[in-house]
Amino acid sequence: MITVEEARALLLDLVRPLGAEEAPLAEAAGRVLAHDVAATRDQPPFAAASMDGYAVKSAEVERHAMFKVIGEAAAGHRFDGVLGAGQAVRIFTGAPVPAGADFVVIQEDVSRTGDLVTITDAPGDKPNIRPAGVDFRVGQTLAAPRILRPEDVALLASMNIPRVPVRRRPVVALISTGDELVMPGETPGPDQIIASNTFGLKALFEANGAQVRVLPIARDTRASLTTAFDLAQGADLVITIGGASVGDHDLVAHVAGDLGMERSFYKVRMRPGKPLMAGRIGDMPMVGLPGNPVSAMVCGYIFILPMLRRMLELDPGITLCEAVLSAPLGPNGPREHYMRARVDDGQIATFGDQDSSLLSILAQANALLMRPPEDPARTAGERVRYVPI
Ligand SMILES: Nc1nc2c(c(=O)[nH]1)N[C@H]1C(S)=C(S)[C@@H](COP(=O)(O)OP(=O)(O)OC[C@H]3O[C@@H](n4cnc5c(N)ncnc54)[C@H](O)[C@@H]3O)O[C@H]1N2
Ligand code: MOO
Repeated sequence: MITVEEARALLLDLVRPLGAEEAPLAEAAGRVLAHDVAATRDQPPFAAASMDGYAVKSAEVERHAMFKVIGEAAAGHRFDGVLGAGQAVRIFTGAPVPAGADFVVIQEDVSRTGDLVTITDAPGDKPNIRPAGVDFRVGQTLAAPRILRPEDVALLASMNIPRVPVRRRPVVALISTGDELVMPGETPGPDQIIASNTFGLKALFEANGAQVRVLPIARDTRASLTTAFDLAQGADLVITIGGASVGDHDLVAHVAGDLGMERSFYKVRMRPGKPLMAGRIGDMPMVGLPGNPVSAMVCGYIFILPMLRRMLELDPGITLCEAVLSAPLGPNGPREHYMRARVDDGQIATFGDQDSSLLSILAQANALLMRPPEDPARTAGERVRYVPI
């Protein structure tokens, strides 16, 4: 059986970068910026008032100084004249500062009678003006690659980039297999359960940049699985869930074989997730995930997310963090073990029951504590490594 590291390398070999396309700005959040984007304008494009008040000459600013108000500048409506000595322009936040002015006295520091304003309070040294281009200048870039956050989208909007170059999202076709499964909302028969993996994996992959096509559940017959594979045509990656083990009804390997799958590997020295299989059917990379719900999700984090990142041209590496064990751990066996755990304030504790069917435990976990094969017993206080989830 191969190691987790070897399996990940083989899986990464199955996929390649998908290239770029344009997305409307309003749909760019969460996408991967494909190349650097340059601002098409200065922001602000003019020196702008940062407070409501009166625009004046700084050389004339002192307590008790008096000015004649000769006009108004509001956001979107500049004052067209030029400010002379002893003059002020009523100004509002965001308005262009009139020519001749270089200071805004805030309105709290003046009293006004008719056309005359008098500075009544010490106005301080701050001119209350944002210089032109203080935020960014024409040509300033937002650097790729990056996953666009809401903050980046706001910046792109301000740079006047209505269409954003982004990496194409990997299309993942998900096939759940098994006679025992029905979709959430349906009425299960007495021997049936609800397909949960499909939805957990869909959420995980979509949160990491993929577009997921959930295909109809394949029943435990060759014909049904073959139909499901047919429906997956055109996807960048097809993933089956379940039917990967050695039981009489575990048909994925047989059907994939009939369809000409070129196998990359089967079985990984890990826990959970041992009966993982991968290969290529024609041009389409295929991964067969084990059916146990926790196994499928753990394989999603450890193997599928790196594949998605490779397709999105992001670093496919797994980030391992460190925390201090809050309770001792017994020795590990021969398989790399990803234990459901909770990290709080730098302390990590594993859950008592690590059975790979327990979604209620997985939902409480925020970490997968990684135990190397044959890791010796560990005492409380030792540092261990984990994958945040
Ligand atoms: N004799 C052996 N038996 C098993 C071995 C083994 O090495 N020798 N491996 C065990 C391990 S480890 C795993 S993991 C499972 C994986 O089996 P399959 O991939 O064939 O999965 P299934 O048998 O189809 O299902 C396992 C379990 O998970 C439930 N399941 C499946 N799909 C879904 C889904 N979409 N949503 C929710 N639950 C699902 C299914 O009902 C079963 O309870 O094999 C062990 N056996
Ligand atoms: O891989 Mo099985 O996933 O150990 O439960």
